[in-house]
Amino acid sequence: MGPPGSGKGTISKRIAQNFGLQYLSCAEFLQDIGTANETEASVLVKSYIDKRMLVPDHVVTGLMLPRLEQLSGHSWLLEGYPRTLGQARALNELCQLDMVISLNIPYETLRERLSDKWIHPASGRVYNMTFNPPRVKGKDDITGEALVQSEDDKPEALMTRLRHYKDVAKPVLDLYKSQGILHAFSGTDTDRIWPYMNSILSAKLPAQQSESHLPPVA
Ligand SMILES: Nc1nc2c(ncn2[C@H]2C[C@H](O)[C@@H](COP(=O)(O)OP(=O)(O)OP(=O)(O)O)O2)c(=O)[nH]1
Ligand SMILES: Nc1ncnc2c1ncn2[C@@H]1O[C@H](COP(=O)(O)OP(=O)(O)O)[C@@H](O)[C@H]1O
Repeated sequence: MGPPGSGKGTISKRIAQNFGLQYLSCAEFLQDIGTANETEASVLVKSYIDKRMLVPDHVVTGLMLPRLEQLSGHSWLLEGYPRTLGQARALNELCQLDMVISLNIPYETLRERLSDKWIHPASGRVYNMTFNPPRVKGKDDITGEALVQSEDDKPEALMTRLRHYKDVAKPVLDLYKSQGILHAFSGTDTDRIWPYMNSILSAKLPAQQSESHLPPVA
């Protein structure tokens, strides 16, 4: 968990790779559903994504939980789910999480990072001009197509998104704190947070390291 631009995507891919976890980003999963063949679910999901609003709990949960059941037998890492208390309660019905990671990144850092963030709209690939720049300035590494900046990452929009994140995330974080599984990491750099996270995860997940060569689940 973490506010927009806190580095959830960046760090969770790193965790999944290092510990051999199946990685599932809720936003990417919903994006794929929204752009798949037209079904009632895909139209609904796309309408919320296009409005930049959270997809209603019962819809996301109805899509995510069956996907997670397909991953049973594997250890997994979820990014961006659950985001609401309703989603967290639904997930609790399915399984007991081992660990919840929360990123606390100062506002100024988020603002700077997001003003430097460029995306390739067709694939969702994300670049940061200082942290992970594209090979050719302004162009996607894979397709060579133009990168764009999102309106959503401008300072006024960011403030609103942050306020919204805090309101919605607080009860979820409180729930996981009360379960004793919340680990919060504070800092301004993913690369500096990473060694702390790595050592806590290494103490908790030694067995999973041997799974690192598992093929991804389709
Ligand atoms: N300068 C700098 N940029 C970073 C660092 N860690 C990640 N970034 C960049 C990569 C991206 O362009 C941007 C946001 O990172 P992520 O997309 O991983 O964040 P997150 O998934 O939380 O964002 P989202 O909720 O999708 O807006 O910041 C860091 O330590 N320093
Ligand atoms: N857990 C979730 N519950 C509901 N909707 C979600 C969830 N995760 C992602 N989404 C949908 O996907 C979109 C993109 O998510 P994300 O990349 O995390 O960006 P944002 O920071 O704008 O929410 C969201 O605007 C929302 O429509």
